[in-house]
Amino acid sequence: MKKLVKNNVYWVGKMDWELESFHGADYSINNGSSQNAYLIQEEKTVLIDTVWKPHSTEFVDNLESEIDLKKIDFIVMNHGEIDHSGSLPALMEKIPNTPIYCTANAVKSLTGQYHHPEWNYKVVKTGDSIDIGNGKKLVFVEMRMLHWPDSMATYLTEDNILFSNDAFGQHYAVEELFNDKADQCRLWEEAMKYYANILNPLSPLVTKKVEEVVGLNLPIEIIAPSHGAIWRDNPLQIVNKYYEWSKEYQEDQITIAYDTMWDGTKQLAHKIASEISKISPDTRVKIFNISHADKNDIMTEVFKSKAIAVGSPTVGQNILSSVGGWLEFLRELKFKNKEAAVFGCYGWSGESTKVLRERLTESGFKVVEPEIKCNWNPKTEDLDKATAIAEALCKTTK
Ligand SMILES: Cc1cc2nc3c(=O)[nH]c(=O)nc-3n(C[C@H](O)[C@H](O)[C@H](O)COP(=O)(O)O)c2cc1C
Repeated sequence: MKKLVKNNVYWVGKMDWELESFHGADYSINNGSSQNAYLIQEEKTVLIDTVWKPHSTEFVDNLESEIDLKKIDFIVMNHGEIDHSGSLPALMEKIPNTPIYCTANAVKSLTGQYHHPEWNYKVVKTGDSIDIGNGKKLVFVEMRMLHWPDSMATYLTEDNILFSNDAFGQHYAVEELFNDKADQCRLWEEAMKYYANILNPLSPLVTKKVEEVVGLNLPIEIIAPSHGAIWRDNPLQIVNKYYEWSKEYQEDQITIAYDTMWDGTKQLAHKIASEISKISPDTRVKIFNISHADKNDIMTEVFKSKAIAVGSPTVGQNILSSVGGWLEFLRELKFKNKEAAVFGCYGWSGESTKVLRERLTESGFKVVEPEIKCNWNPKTEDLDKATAIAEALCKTTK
């Protein structure tokens, strides 16, 4: 069933309440999600994006119940990723010659995935536009590497809607569609989680792109992303947030992430937390066991933090593999301007703190000198070393 966005613009996507994870198991979904596709019915009929492949039959059937598919004059593919393009093969079987407007890189990504070089691609660049009648135009803005080389946004004049694709989205199901209808706490939590876990490595490009788009002085009344709520109430609030988040964002927070086999390293984690609270009562402290907490939630907390402390016992002259995997993800996210401390228990060789230090340094963290390298289970003198770590991390100014 199509839902009205504004005037002759409709949402024709998939509200995906059952989705549990995304990008394989790389991104946890706790509050549903949506793949937003849009139908514009002016003198020309335009479809912007489609939905994920498993929903392609439902998508095409729904669309067919609303319009004669042959009436679709153009398809705009803002991004080739399968959650937006996955229903294209099913649709193109029914309307094989329909022009597909997309970037040159999207021709590559779509052809690479679906092996249909014969599709009627129309390559566009920033500033190109198409007339859709009734005095309205679609204007294209390339969003290269936000977050794929093929990404672009499409702006609808007169209605002043920016179809921003993945930018400004959230994995969050909002049946009522709009940001003013959404549970505000969840909306902002999900928007930040999306930024921290997907867009953070691209922050320098986000800063530039936001400056470029704001510099165009386009009147923007609605931002319609490809996942989650559509921003119609003060749409620039999410643009301003992206700008703030893209500039080495941090709050007065310290996050402690660790894993343990026999709870020694856990005791160290909790002692560091209580020392931070003593030294700097206003600093927010959060503790996560890497094996038990949701990795994307921990990364959102790291994103908010000015400093982190990471702990692992020594195992096989290394760190626990759970911590190793988590550190790989941490490196991928390219956090900047954050400090870190390391800690962990050991029995005989004690490599874990050295390995943690190296891995965090490689990931761009400034690792402070004080650490806790604790032989077997912590004694009072080991726990006392938490004070020096807390002092070093609390010195970090926000
Ligand atoms: C499977 C296994 C492998 C271990 N390998 C090492 C090692 O290579 N070097 C070392 O110093 N300690 C090693 N240890 C000892 C642990 O580091 C030690 O028991 C430590 O106190 C555990 O800390 P935890 O209580 O935080 O789990 C190993 C322990 C286990 C169970």
